[in-house]
Amino acid sequence: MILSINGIEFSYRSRDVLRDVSFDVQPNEIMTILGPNGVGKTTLLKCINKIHHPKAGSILIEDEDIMKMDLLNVARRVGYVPQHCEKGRLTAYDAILLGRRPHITWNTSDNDLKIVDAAIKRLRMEDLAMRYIDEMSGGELQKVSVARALVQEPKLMLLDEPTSSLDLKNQQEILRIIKAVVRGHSVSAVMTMHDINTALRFSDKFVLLKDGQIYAAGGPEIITPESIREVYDVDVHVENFKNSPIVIPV
Ligand SMILES: Nc1ncnc2c1ncn2[C@@H]1O[C@H](COP(=O)(O)OP(=O)(O)OP(=O)(O)O)[C@@H](O)[C@H]1O
Repeated sequence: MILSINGIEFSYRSRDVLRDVSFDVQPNEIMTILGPNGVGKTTLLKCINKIHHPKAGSILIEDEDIMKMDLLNVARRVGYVPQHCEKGRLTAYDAILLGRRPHITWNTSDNDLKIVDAAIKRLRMEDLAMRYIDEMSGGELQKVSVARALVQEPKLMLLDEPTSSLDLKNQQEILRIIKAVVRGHSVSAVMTMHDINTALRFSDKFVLLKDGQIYAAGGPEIITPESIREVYDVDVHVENFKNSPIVIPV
């Protein structure tokens, strides 16, 4: 098991956000957390990345309790693509190279540079590599952030709305690359997303959050008109398109 979450509870001061959240993620699996604004999706990713500390429950990565891991050990296993990427006076190349930091013992090696070059080529961002990230558009920055997580070579990638600033072509490209990495390298991914149809296309499993609790978890069969109405308070049809369900608002 790559990730096992058991009964986690999290509050911001006295405000309860997550209650009794449990689920597992297997190797080579993409799981998408769905739910309305403010339900706790980002908070959940931050708990898995040890940015936040749940007040109850446990989070195991490769069967090890993250509470007992130091941050370097977490960073070697977990790559995080935040919803809002931080900016600074760094070139995209240097920002991506930071993803190698958890693995660098002394100096940056030729191998580190090779891994960064390969990611830049794979994401077709050669033209962005020497530009400063504080002069980039939201979508360009999002690609840098995904590249940084890829070069980290983690076991688990956490991606908070990784395509929210990307145009249609870049959305498809990034998600295809994430899927190829997950399938080819015994990596797993946990994403959050608002576009349910894109999530259906690129994910194996889903967690539907409602009021900070799991409303349903499982394969695409949990995405039904009833579950969407309950969780999002909107009416939809669910139809089949090329053997995959698609959600159509009514
Ligand atoms: N640092 C914080 N301090 C206090 N409350 C917070 C903090 N961060 C988030 N919250 C609150 O916790 C709840 C969950 O926030 P979170 O960002 O996890 O939601 P989300 O599901 O990711 O939302 P969205 O889809 O809008 O990104 C929200 O009500 C939010 O206002």
